[in-house]
Amino acid sequence: MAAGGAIPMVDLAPFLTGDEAGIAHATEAVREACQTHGFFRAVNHGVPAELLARALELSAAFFALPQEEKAKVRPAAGSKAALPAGYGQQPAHAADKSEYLVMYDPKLGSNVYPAKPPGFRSAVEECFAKLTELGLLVQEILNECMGLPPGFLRGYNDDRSFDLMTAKRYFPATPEGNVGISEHEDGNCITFIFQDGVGGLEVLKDGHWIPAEPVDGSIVVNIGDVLSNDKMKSATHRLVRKTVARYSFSFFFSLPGDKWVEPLPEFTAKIGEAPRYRRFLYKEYRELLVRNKTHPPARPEDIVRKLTVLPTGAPRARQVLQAATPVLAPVETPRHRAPPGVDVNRRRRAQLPDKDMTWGEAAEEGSLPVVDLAPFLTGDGGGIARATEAVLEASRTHGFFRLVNHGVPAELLARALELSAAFFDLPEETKAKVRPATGTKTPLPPAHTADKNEYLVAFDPTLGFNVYPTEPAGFR
Ligand SMILES: O=C(O)CCC(=O)C(=O)O
Ligand SMILES: [Fe+2]
Repeated sequence: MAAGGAIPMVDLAPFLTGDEAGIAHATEAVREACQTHGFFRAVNHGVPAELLARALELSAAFFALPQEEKAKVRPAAGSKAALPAGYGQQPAHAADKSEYLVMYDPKLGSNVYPAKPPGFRSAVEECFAKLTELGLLVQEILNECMGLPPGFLRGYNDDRSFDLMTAKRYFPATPEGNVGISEHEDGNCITFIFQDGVGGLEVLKDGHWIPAEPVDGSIVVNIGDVLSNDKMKSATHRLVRKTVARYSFSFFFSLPGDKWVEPLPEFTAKIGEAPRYRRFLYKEYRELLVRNKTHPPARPEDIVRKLTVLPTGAPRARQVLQAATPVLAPVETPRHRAPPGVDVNRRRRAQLPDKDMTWGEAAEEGSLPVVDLAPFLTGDGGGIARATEAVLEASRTHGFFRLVNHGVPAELLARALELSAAFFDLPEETKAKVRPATGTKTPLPPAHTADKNEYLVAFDPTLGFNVYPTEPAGFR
């Protein structure tokens, strides 16, 4: 292992030769590296050094092609993936400055490949296959390091369709900046990085940035951990651009997208420790991390990095504060009546305290503030100021308010409610005909959800993908 703070080096040869003593020694080295750095550098990892060098050379040749040529490797039209397979560049306002080619498991058939340079496609496909094997091996090692039952992680992480590989070119640093990738933690299971000789990858340890200096033929391994409840370290790292372009590949050995991920009982309940992360649906978490990069928020402090960390003191303090805040009386508003002859809520009218009351009047008697938007429709300046103040007050005190004179005809609201009731009263078979377009990924809510309702969903009709009931007439 390397001395001082440097990234530890682990020789994986014993796993390939089956040397038992060597395996125990290397496993110990991985355990130590994961606890201290969250990173290590693997040598004798089974991915031929010649392949790594060839893939890097060919990626440099690809990125050197004219922009029009690279743009041909565009992601499939209509791809909804947060990070679609194909060529991409960071948006101009992103802190990160790189261009990249994304690929998934070739077996999924979703990749788009550059036609040039020749041999690039087969090199990246070979890399993907070899790095998948390495991912499976390192996962076994981590299983042992974490003291989990043999084969546990293999069974837990049994879906390889979320694995992805990126080839990247980081642009040379400029006087304006040298950020290649801003500091972050990887949200996947294990990341493998191989790089050219330029350097710039840095790992945060005890408040210091440690360079992961390039070593020919080696692969940098980084664990992205949630499962061990921080027993293993998911280290913060970044890429600092140098004066020349840098080429690297990252292979993200992932977790199953459809799995709810959380710290394992071995690191929480079974040892009496509270989970530090809340459960999350893995694909949603990953989409969020990807969007940080592809659609970065204008303010860096708005980047959500650890969605999953359970709240500590702050949110609890806020809840206490909210509970202690007296609920203020509803804002003073004039009385409102629905337009003559219109009964907005005939079906629920029986619930009104006084049958001659309007819902606006009833609201005033209850606790929800009522805001009259009429001044915005008539352009009455004084009224606008008062209504604005009422919105502000209601937003502070309740977070809810009732709008009246809002410009949506009361008759329309009443009609829509009446017709929806008629729709939901139809026999089950008739309603089932309004089924979502085939191929839609959104499932109906399962019977075991707490919410008990049925619904009809509509999007903007101009998008053209709504499905409408044919009955009752006039509902559409
Ligand atoms: O290119 C590298 O060396 C680092 C890449 C990285 O950290 C990432 O893609 O998450
Ligand atoms: Fe990373």
